[in-house]
Amino acid sequence: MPLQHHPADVGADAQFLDTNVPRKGLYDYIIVGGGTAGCVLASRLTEDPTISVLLLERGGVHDTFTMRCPLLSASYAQGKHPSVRWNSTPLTAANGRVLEILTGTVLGGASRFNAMLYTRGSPAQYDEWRRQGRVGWSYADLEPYFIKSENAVSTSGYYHGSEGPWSNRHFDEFLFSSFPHAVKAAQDLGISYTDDANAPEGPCVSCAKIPVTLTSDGKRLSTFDAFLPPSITTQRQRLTICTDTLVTKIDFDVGGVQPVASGVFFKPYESTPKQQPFYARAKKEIIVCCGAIETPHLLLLSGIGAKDHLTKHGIKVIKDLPGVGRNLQDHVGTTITYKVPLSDTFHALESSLTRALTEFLNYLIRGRGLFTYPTLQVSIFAKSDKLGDNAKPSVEETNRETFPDIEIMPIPHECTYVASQTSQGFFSFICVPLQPKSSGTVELFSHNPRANPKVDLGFFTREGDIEVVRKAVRLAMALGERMRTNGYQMENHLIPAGDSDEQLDVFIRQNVRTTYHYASSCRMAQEHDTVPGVVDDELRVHGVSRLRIADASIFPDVVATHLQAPVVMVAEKCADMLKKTWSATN
Ligand SMILES: Cc1cc2nc3c(=O)[nH]c(=O)nc-3n(C[C@H](O)[C@H](O)[C@H](O)COP(=O)(O)OP(=O)(O)OC[C@H]3O[C@@H](n4cnc5c(N)ncnc54)[C@H](O)[C@@H]3O)c2cc1C
Repeated sequence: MPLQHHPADVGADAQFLDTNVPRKGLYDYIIVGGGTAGCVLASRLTEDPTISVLLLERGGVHDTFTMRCPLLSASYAQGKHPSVRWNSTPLTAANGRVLEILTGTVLGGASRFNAMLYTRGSPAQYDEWRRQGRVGWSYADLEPYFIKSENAVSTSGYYHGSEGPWSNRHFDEFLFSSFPHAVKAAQDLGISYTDDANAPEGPCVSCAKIPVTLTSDGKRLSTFDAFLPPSITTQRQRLTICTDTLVTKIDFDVGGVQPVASGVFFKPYESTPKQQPFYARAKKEIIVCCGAIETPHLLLLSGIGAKDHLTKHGIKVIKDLPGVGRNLQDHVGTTITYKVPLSDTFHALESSLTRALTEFLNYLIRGRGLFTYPTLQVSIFAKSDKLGDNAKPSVEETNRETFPDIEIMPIPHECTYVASQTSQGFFSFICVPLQPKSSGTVELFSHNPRANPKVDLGFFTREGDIEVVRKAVRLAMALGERMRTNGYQMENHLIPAGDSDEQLDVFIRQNVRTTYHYASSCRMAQEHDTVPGVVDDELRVHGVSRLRIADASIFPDVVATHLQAPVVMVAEKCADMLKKTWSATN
């Protein structure tokens, strides 16, 4: 199957729906959004050769050397990149600053350019979801789905998979000397080192080696590469993938007990507003996988959301569902930065042509070195309630018992929005509160599907978050101090002016950034929960039939780790739920 059908090949002309639909544009399932989750779902559903799936993705395929090379594909801040970027609304709690919103426009979504870190999160967090009433979402329920997708190359244990299509591995060695120094500093502060960040029995407070989704020859392994390789896309006759195609609206049959999602309208991504849409119909279900920003956007455009908001934008209300676009969460990051030897940072590539060429050759010949993007080889997880004034964490509990609310990422690069000076090397700690109480919103800017939604990240709008960040920054400063004492050459560059709460708060508000972990904007919870839900435990949208969501938007709360492995788990589980539902019906 080619990956770049034109919308006209896969759907009916929406102008002539009545005559065209029975002959053209009819599928068992329609998946909207071929990103991280969408590729997994399309792959799993078409394992059954009798099942037809249409996967619609607004971005292109971009199967190029640049997009396979981890460093080059991750350079989303530069040049032409398959992503859209726009500004959030001003953040009141961050001195009115606006932050960049960035989402992928490419088959494979954010997994085509993210940092490739593979972390599942702690069993305790999923068990907490179960305690909150989410049936089927305890860690015991979910572990099989993590295992199913995984091929863990560097780690083993009953909880790891070895036969899944999605490999993860450790880098062979530490590629910057700041990493072993960070490990030593953490150990000096009483934080134990673990080489398996995903071990359920591992320490919750830890300095953990982080695996990445990378092939043995140094290529990025996105969900597009892993789940939709040519062996699948060329063999599965009933899998239709249509790229460069924007879904503008979900269609509903109304008049029954509740609205039934029946089809979708779509256009070429680069078309004019006057272009007539095409239409495809789903015999079984439509699954939205557009990510935590665009999934609520598409639902709102389709008439599912808070009634007042829809009416204000002249959109016919299909289902009054106030949870849509509420509770957007992210891991806000505060960065402290040090000047370090240039050669021990990614900046060496920018400042020295010789080093850049050497590294590039190393990558071409051996698939090793800085072009494999070893940006975060270890990370430090902590619990704020266990951090005393001297920043000493207590370390007894395992991931099964509890989950961290702080991550400190050591990064051999400058990570603020301040332009980097290429003649200087920088090292950063990004300090992240992993269990934020604050949340923001995704709303319509206009009823035009091409207008980016209005995104309020809502950082620090609830009490408690900034206190956690303060503790994280203090811990990071203690780690930096210890690295220096242990002999790593570091000079303060951008760190708080002092240690008082006031000085830290000024610094934090001035320096917060997003870590692009958008989540929970269509959370899985009861419709009228205190924080209203959008999908039930089977990922079905409340109050409408035959419509599910499978992506980062459904997490009841943002998972206290990096999100791609949990997103893939959600897609795996969704595929199973669909298979069960429809095998029972048939
Ligand atoms: C820069 C960056 C670095 C990150 N680093 C890491 C990391 O190292 N490790 C980690 O675990 N997580 C990381 N994350 C987070 C993680 O990658 C994402 O949370 C996850 O991939 C999101 O998956 P998703 O399926 O929900 O959405 P996406 O992967 O964003 O997929 C959504 C897809 O839907 C498509 N789409 C949207 N609207 C429409 C429409 N109307 N019609 C058709 N198609 C549409 C988009 O083009 C996109 O391809 C990072 C994220 C970013 C942005």
